Amino acid sequence: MIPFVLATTVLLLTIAFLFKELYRPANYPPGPRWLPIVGNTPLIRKIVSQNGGQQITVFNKLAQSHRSSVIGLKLGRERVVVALAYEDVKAVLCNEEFQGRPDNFFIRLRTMGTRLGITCTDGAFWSEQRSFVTRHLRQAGYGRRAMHLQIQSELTELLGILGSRSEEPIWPGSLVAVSVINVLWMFVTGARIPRDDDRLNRLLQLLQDRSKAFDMSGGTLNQLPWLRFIAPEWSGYNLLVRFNKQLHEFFTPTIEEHHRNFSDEKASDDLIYAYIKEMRNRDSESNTNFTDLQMTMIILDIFIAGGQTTRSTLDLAFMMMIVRPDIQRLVHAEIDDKLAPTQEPHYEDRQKLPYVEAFLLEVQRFFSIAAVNGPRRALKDCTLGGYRVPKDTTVLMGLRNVHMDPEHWGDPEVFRPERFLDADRNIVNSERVLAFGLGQRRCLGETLARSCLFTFFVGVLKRFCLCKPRANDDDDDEMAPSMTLNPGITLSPKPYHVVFQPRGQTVPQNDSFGEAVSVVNE
Ligand code: HEM
Repeated sequence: MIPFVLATTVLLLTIAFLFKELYRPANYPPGPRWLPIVGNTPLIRKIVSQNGGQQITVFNKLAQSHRSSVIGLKLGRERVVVALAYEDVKAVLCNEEFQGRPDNFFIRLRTMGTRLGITCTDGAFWSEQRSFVTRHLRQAGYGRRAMHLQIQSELTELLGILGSRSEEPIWPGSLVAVSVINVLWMFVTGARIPRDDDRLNRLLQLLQDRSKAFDMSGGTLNQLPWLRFIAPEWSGYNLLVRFNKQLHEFFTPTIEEHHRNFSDEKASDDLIYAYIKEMRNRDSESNTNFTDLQMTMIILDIFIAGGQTTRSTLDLAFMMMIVRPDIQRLVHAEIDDKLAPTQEPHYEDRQKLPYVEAFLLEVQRFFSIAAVNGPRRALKDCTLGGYRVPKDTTVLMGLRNVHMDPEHWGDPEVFRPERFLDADRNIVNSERVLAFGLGQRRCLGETLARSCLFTFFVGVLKRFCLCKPRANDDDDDEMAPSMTLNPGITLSPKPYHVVFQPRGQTVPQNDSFGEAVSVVNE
């Protein structure tokens, strides 16, 4: 009798478990059937490995096979909905019910076991902390002269290095990465790190490895967190633990030093001093959100969200100069025409340089380094594109689909800055470039990032011609520019070589890619 009851109980529990695992909510968006426990993860991994590793390509394949621009998945045990059409992407970016962030294994591990910072939080906590950082950005002069001077001093250093290595093949990404990190470091700590400081190179390597090892839904580790016990290295778990530990070690001495040296007059010098002042003002509040740990997580957010993204966009802009020398000539012509020979570029000059502005927009549209945006969390039961999205579902957005929509752009696969210029050379048609997102969670570093992109790009182009290395300079074909980007949380260009030749010297006419190259972004 007892074995029979036991067997029946086990059977019923198994059926209940399977029912719960396989349950698909009514009117959930179309998508593949999922398996218990692992959901669609094995299927997605299989399609990713067959298609060059990009998550967005997989979503597009599923959208095609299920004939829907909103798809419903289960990754591990997490329900994930992906929006791919402009109207739905816009709804997720802007509507109140999609302003949450998931609370999952990856997000917790990213913020060292907490749920702190800005990028990974939501609700009143997120709103308070985001407002603080935005206010400090404004007070510290971001968007104005103070920010410009910082970027300018990084540009001067960069130009010096390029000038001293003018005949050498160089990968621009490796140099601008340091310039960008130093702009961020200056904003956060009020100081810069010398290029030869080992810590800086370690930080850059960590940021790059981390971005490559995961995707916007947290990768396999998030979907199957138990993998950390079986394959801690392969699953990326050890990488994240190392990343957290090293960043903590990196920031802690600087935060401690700021505590020791704090005075009220220093409060607007940098983000750490401003934060410490706020912590002291709220000392008497028993449950203040302004703590050292929260400050560390905000700093982490700024480096994770701002470092790779700004560097990769700039790297791609430089790469397009050798892929499309015809465009480089137009950029040079506009700079020479509108900026005085001795004038250093300033972000405010962008109105004078509409072709450069249009080119930078086209780089962002065409390459869509944040090809998949998010993740967001539905704060309540809601609908998207007519389908039901249950509360707490994770929602991802295909920004690349918006940027490559043939109905809107006509010829999206062609790299053509002129699409953003009208007959009077005014910037037009830029509302559908969502590189920085939209709505309340729009990128908070947008002005800083745009200013870096514009100042570094124009500053370098004003002084140099970018040329492909001659064949005997660079026998290595692997260092030719590639239109296929490396996969990751954000996409990044593969390393390539350029020679920075001071302007005024003969410019090689290396139009080997042809004028009308229509570049395919896989
Ligand atoms: C070209 C460079 C950049 C690109 C393409 C970019 C893109 C984005 C996008 C698309 C989002 C929106 C995420 C969402 O909708 O859920 C975002 C958010 C964010 N960005 Fe950027 N970003 C860039 C540079 C920066 C910089 C320089 C910083 C730091 C100062 C920064 C800090 C942040 C933060 C903290 C968030 C999270 C905002 C929130 O959750 O409320 N970003 N970024």
